[in-house]
Amino acid sequence: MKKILVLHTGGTISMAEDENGHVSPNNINPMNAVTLQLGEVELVTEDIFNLPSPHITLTDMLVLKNRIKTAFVTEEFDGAVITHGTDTLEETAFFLDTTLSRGKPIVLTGAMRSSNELGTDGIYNLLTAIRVAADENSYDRGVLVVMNDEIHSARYVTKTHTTNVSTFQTPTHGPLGLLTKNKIIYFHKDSENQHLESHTVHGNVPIVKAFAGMTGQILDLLDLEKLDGIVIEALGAGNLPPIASHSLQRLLKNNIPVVLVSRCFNGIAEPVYSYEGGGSQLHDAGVMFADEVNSQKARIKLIIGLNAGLTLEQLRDFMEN
Ligand SMILES: NC(=O)C[C@H](N)C(=O)O
Repeated sequence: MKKILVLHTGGTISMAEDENGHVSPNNINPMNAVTLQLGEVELVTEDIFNLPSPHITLTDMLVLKNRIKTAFVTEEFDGAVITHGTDTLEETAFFLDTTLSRGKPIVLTGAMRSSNELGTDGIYNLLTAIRVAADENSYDRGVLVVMNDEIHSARYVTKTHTTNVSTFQTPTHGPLGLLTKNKIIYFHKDSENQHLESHTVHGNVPIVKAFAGMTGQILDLLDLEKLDGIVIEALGAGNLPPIASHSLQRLLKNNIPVVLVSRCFNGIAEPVYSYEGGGSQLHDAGVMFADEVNSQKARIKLIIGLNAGLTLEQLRDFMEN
């Protein structure tokens, strides 16, 4: 018998639609009224938050991390399922994947259609997430995201569609596995994400997206006194328009960590081009190329690294590997 902790945090999975088609949170979580056919699984359920996921902060993620740690270390749970709004689900999943070491399964899920909508996907996703969390093969795979019969790794998964139930996809790598009616099948195992314990989540780290004709205007407006780091969603393999790249110098000279990812949906950012503003020039100037994560995850990783007190050199190693 597996003992699984279910933590409800809110999101569409716990919301309902009114007669005008507007969707909002309920006072009582409809997920708690559902009877699931689970077989050999003991469930313990907690409504830890009831938040739309755009309201979730890094402090909330820290609360979740600490709750799971206690559940695994002192309460003998065998796995955890977190229901979460889909808008920021990948950020919470990545935070947990980076701050908790691998072992017992931690599975996040959500829904694209609220609890009383036609074709609601919440109950089904919850049931499949519990199946995955209770599965022997789900150990040591890092934090998982289960939606629409697919299993994705927290490290690479991203929300790709505003409304479709198959919104969670893993560009470049593909899903880790899938569920059929009776089976859970894993295709491959991801290499382990770097881990760092996090007790605080302070820091002002904005994300700036590059575009054709970008100047240094937005970068020049940043108040260095209030800035702990920055993530740039650069063009292609990791390049910037020349004027924007000049404005990065002010940040680099002041030892502000500048982390670069690509704005491309697929592929890996690398320092390749040596023209003005090209990736290899940026890298030589001190810009860190985040390894295989999107901008919202790179931001979380940088905040975790900063709060762990890493030096600039250690941060570079942490962000680039
Ligand atoms: N499908 C969802 O859960 C979206 C919702 N806005 C949320 O993230 O809370």
